[in-house]
This record gives sequence, structure tokens and C-alpha cells, in this order.
Amino acid sequence: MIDNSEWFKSAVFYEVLVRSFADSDGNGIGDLAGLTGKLDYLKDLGIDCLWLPPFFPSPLRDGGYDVAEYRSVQPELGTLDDLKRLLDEAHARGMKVITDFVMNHTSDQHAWFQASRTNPDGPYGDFYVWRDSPDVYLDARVIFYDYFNREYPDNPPNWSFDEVRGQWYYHRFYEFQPDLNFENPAVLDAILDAIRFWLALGVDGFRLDAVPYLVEQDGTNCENLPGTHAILKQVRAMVDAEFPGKILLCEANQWPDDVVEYFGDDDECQMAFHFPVMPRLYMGLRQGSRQCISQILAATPPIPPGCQWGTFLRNHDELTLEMVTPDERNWMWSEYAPDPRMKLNDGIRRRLAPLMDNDPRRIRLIHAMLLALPGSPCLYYGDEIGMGDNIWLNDRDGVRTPMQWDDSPNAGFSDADPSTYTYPLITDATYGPKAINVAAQQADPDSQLNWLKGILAVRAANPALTLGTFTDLEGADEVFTFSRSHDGTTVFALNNLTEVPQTTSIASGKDHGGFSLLAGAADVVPAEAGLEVTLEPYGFVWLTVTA
Ligand SMILES: OC[C@H]1O[C@H](O[C@H]2O[C@H](CO)[C@@H](O)[C@H](O)[C@H]2O)[C@H](O)[C@@H](O)[C@@H]1O
Ligand SMILES: [Ca+2]
Repeated sequence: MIDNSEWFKSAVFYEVLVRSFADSDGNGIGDLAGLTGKLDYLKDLGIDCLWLPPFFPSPLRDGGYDVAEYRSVQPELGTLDDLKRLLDEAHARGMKVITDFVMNHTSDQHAWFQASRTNPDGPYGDFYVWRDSPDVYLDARVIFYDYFNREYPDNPPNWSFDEVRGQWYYHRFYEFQPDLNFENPAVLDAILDAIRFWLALGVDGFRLDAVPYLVEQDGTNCENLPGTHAILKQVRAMVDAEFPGKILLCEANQWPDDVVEYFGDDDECQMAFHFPVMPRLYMGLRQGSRQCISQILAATPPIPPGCQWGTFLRNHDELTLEMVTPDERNWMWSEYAPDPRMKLNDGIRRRLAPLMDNDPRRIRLIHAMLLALPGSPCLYYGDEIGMGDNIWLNDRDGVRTPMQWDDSPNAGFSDADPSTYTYPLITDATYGPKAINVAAQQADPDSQLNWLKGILAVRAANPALTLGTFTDLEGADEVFTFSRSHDGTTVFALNNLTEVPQTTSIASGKDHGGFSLLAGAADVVPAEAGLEVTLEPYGFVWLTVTA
């Protein structure tokens, strides 16, 4: 029986952009009340926890990750009371809600930065990383390099000059996102107070944005530094002391050995996204070989017992290829980004269904792997119905378009004229609301939505798939076969990564009395000391073997 304080270990997360999900008041902008009105849909799907990207006041030059005020809500998304209502309604349904917290940087419009640039000797003068000369931290890579190469080809990496203060300031992301100076203890105090504010309101935890970059040190790449871990330990200590049970989910786009450091001894974050496994699910599927997936899982160290991985297929950013080798990155681009507009920095700005060529077999197979592997999966809004993308929009906007609820001209997203929406509706014949929408899929027992709902229910009913130990059975390259075991029950997951049928056997033991087929398309027959399984092209199956 899972301890309730460890709910996150078996939860299904769902990332939902408030602005793009459901508009309750007809102004063309999705809002908190609109999201509240869709909680029953999410509960019915099998979602346990919502993750809300930043909804704080912001100039919105980076989708809200440029926070201008830490303690309120963008007025067009609602009020603090609307947020409280969302939390109450979610909690009443047994669901949790975590929000993003951006602690590496603020917007340049934040009052702290404005005070810092105008009053260097004032209380905020040392809140940011100011220098007379931009000649330190030069080994820190530029993350948004497409933008900087285009806009500021002559600037030193990650530095911009502020005319008002007459000094340079450091920024790991856009130049309008100055990095906070965690060498100044007052900065952490201010951040802790902002964190307290949301936890006291009832938020269940945070996805901590871009944490590898909190602290800088000259002569290093300024990632994963001891000072950064020391800051996170102080955040966790405060949360445990004042708000026990609330969770921290770390966004550290790093290699496994570096990410596990963010769990600490279960004294930093309880969860961390597993970035390296994500692109390898796409890679293995395209290569028809499990090798790259098996290798990264074998290279993933164990994590503390109180912790859990977060896994995902897509999110609001580009499909990041930072955690693959340069050769693998080029190969992924050649396979999955045939149009140069699909590339962005070290990634691919496309949604899941188009990446799978809208092939239901592959869409289901990659989900089946995600849902059976260790970790709590995080789904991205719209992927449950196979929404498309728009590569003609700027930056990552093309994967942030309005949710498609029905086949009406406004997709059921809003009563406002679609030309007023922040991001335009998808309109093409394959992925537009006429072809892809919630209402039609709810009515179709074979739809992607109903399939996903079914497999999520199977996963939830089988603790081996959420809490179980993981064993890679290292069979044929073409079939990724692994088992999960918990409390005397073993579930075998077999995944055919190829477009031809595959027959494989699993040594499930001689004396089993039977098996139950949990999901998928396969023929299963008893064989010597085990089972022989024939999988259809891109077929998969979950089997429990009973003695
Ligand atoms: O707040 C700045 C950015 O922080 C997150 O970025 C992460 O995504 C980047 C790709 O877009 C990735 O390269 C980087 O390693 C991550 O920290 C956030 O998810 C972004 O939306 C945001 O722009
Ligand atoms: Ca609205």
C-alpha cells in the first residue's frame, strides 16, 4: 500500500497551458475557470496531477517563463480566487496541482530588476549578476543559440549591457531574463517567500524550472555546481519543515549521473524529469532497435527510495536533443525534422502525432513504452487526441495552439473570433478540429483518447507498473522486452519496434498457471518454460504471469 505522502510515485501528470486549454469568458484567452470546467474530463481520462506552466504576470516574451511578479495571476487568466477554486475542485476530485516555479531568472520587467538597474546601492542592487566587463563565465553554453546567433551575433555569450546601470548583466536564457544572483542570501530569502505564498494557498508542489543554472563559477560550464545543490537543499528543507508532503519536480536537462544529484539523499527534489530517455524512445522506434533505450537505462543510477523519475514524450518546449551525442542529434534531425523550420536550437519543434506520421500503431506503441517504464509519466495537453502542430509560428508557439474540444470553427475552445486567439487554431485537414477533437473521440470506442484512457486504467490497477522494480530482459534488438515486479507480481512488457511481425519468447517460469493480457495486439501461447509471443507490426503487450 503506497503511503499517501508518496502519491507522486504512481501518479499520471498532465501539463496544461491555461491560456490554450479552455476560455470561460469568451475573450479568446484560456483561463483558470475554463480549466476548472474541464477537470471532470481530465479525471475521467485518468490524470492524477496537473502541471501548470507559469501563469504569473509577465510580458510573455517566453511563454510566461519571464516572470514579472511572483505572487499573482496574469489578469487575463483569472484571479487568485479562481486559482483557489481550481485547487479546491481538483482536490475534491482527488487530483493534485503543481505549478512551475522559475527561480533561475526573472523578467527584466520584474520590480527587482528595475530597482537593481536604477539603484545599485539599494536593497535589490545585488539581486542580479552584474559585472563591469563580461569576461567571466565564458564557458557557459548559450542555450537559445538560434536566437542569439541571429539577433546578437557579436555579444559575449550570455551577457547584455544595461544602459541605465552602465554594467553588464548575465542571463542564461533570453536577454530579457536576467539571472538572479544566488550568491546574495537575500535572493534565496525572497524566493522562499514566494514559494511559501503558493504552498500556503494550496498548490501541491512545483516543477522547478531550469535549476542546473542557479549558480555560476568561472572556469566551469556553470551547470550542476555544488552551490546550486546547496540552494536546492535549503528549498527542500523549508518545504519539508513548513509544508510537509508538497513535492519538488526538477527540470534538469542533464545526463543521468548529473540528474540523480538533484534527488540528493532525498533532500533536494523528490522527482526529476528523465531527459535522456525521452529522445531515445523516438530513436529506438525509428531504428527498429531497443539498444539505445537499453543503454541509457543501464547508465541510469538508482535513486533514493523516496524519489521518482518523471518521464514524458513531449512538452511545451522543442523535443530537446541536448542529451544525445552530436551524431545522434544530426540523425534525429534528419529523421524527424525534414523541414528546416522544424529545427530549433538543439531540438525539434513538433508535436507527438506528426512525429509519429500520425500512425496510430506508433503513437500507441510509444505511449505503451512510456507507461510501462519506471517513472511517473507526464502527458502534454492535446497529445491524448493526437493534435498537430504549426511550424510556421514563432519559436515554440507551434506546439502551444488551442485545445480542440469539438469540430466547430472555434474548436470549442472559446466563443471569441478565432483570429483573436494568442496562438491560432490548427486548421489543416489532417490535424484541424474537424479531424481531431475530443467530442468525436469520446464517441468512438477505438479512438486514441479512449485507447489512452483504457491503458491508463490498466496501469493504475497494476502497482507493478508504477512501483515495480525494472529488469531489461535484453532479448532481440527488435523487441524491447522488460519486466516490472512488485509484491510478488510481475508484468512483462513486450514492444515490437519494427514494421514487421516479431515472435519472441519470455522465460516467465515453467510452472505458471496462466497469464492475462492487459493491453495490446499479440498472440501469446505457452512454450517451454515460458511464453511465446507474436507481436504485430509496432505491436506491444503487457502480460502478468500467475503461478
Ligand atoms: O525559463 C527559460 C526556459 O526554461 C525552460 O527551458 C528548458 O527548455 C529548454 C528548451 O526550450 C532547454 O533547452 C533547457 O535546458 C531547459 O531548461 C523552460 O521549459 C522553457 O520553456 C523556458 O524557455
Ligand atoms: Ca478567457
